Amino acid sequence: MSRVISKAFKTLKLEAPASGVLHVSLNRPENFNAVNPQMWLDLKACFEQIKMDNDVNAVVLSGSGKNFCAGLDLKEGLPLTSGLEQPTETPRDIARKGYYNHMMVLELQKSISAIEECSKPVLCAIDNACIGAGVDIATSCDIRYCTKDAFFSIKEVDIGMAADVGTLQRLPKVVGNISWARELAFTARKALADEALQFGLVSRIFNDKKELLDFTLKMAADIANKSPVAVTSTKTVLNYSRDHSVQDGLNHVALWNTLMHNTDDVNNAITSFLKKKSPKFSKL
Ligand SMILES: CC/C=C\C=C\CC(=O)SCCNC(=O)CCNC(=O)[C@H](O)C(C)(C)COP(=O)(O)OP(=O)(O)OC[C@H]1O[C@@H](n2cnc3c(N)ncnc32)[C@H](O)[C@@H]1OP(=O)(O)O
Repeated sequence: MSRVISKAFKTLKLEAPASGVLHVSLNRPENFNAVNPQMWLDLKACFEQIKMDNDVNAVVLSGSGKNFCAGLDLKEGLPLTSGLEQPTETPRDIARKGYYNHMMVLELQKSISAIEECSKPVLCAIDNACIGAGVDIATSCDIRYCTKDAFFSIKEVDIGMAADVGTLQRLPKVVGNISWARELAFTARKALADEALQFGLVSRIFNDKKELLDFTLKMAADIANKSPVAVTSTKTVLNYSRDHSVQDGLNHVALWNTLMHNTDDVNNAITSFLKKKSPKFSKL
């Protein structure tokens, strides 16, 4: 399938539907793609590998089956496996227990942040339920589309906790409407597709999952045909600028492009334009 992503993931399905495009599906449809301990690990490993994989220029992220994601797997719970478990010697005081809980949350945050930091655009295709950790995942993506039956719920307050792996940090910046973001976070109420579009959580709505995936894959293929230097630079610059002042962002892009202007892709694109041909770019 690709140079870097060679191993199969237990909870993710990977397909390469077009050149430069990787389609990643959350793949626990029988559990509504609830995020279990294995999926936390798989998401981090998968998106860290995509970052280093020059066969992949754009990613589509969707859910297998009839839902995008029902949030944290409430049956399997939090990842107490694979190195994230606490030492078992007794007695453990509150500080010692707290230390490992803190480390675990930081590790889970990395699973979601790996999507944002993957440097290739990630287009999220959401159908039906997008709950809790599903919203964490969706808001870490670059672009969000959904079906008309989609709904979004920041469900964490209903299970007695503040969302802690990205939604509260990213959603207000994604939608720009702080009041709406806070309303959803405090109430856990469902926002339906039309409302998500109205407030900018998604940028398009489709009638059904086939239309949703067809369009999202087409957009990903269009992006994958562009200069990978230009596209990955654009994501890097957008992410940096979101979290810094305009002047800091301008300084960052000036420095970044001091290096990235030295790509063959600029000459290639201009020469192709003058010859009235479509440019073909080499891998990153
Ligand atoms: C450090 C912490 C890091 C991250 C924390 C994240 C927190 C969260 O994600 S909070 C959100 C947790 N998720 C939920 O609260 C969603 C709960 N589920 C539902 O609300 C509904 O099931 C539904 C997804 C809206 C679907 O409703 P419906 O179509 O009516 O189906 P059900 O009969 O309710 O469910 C069918 C079947 O699926 C099981 N299931 C649903 N969601 C989960 C889940 N999140 N985890 C585990 N299992 C889930 C449900 O129990 C049913 O199973 P049965 O065995 O058939 O009873």
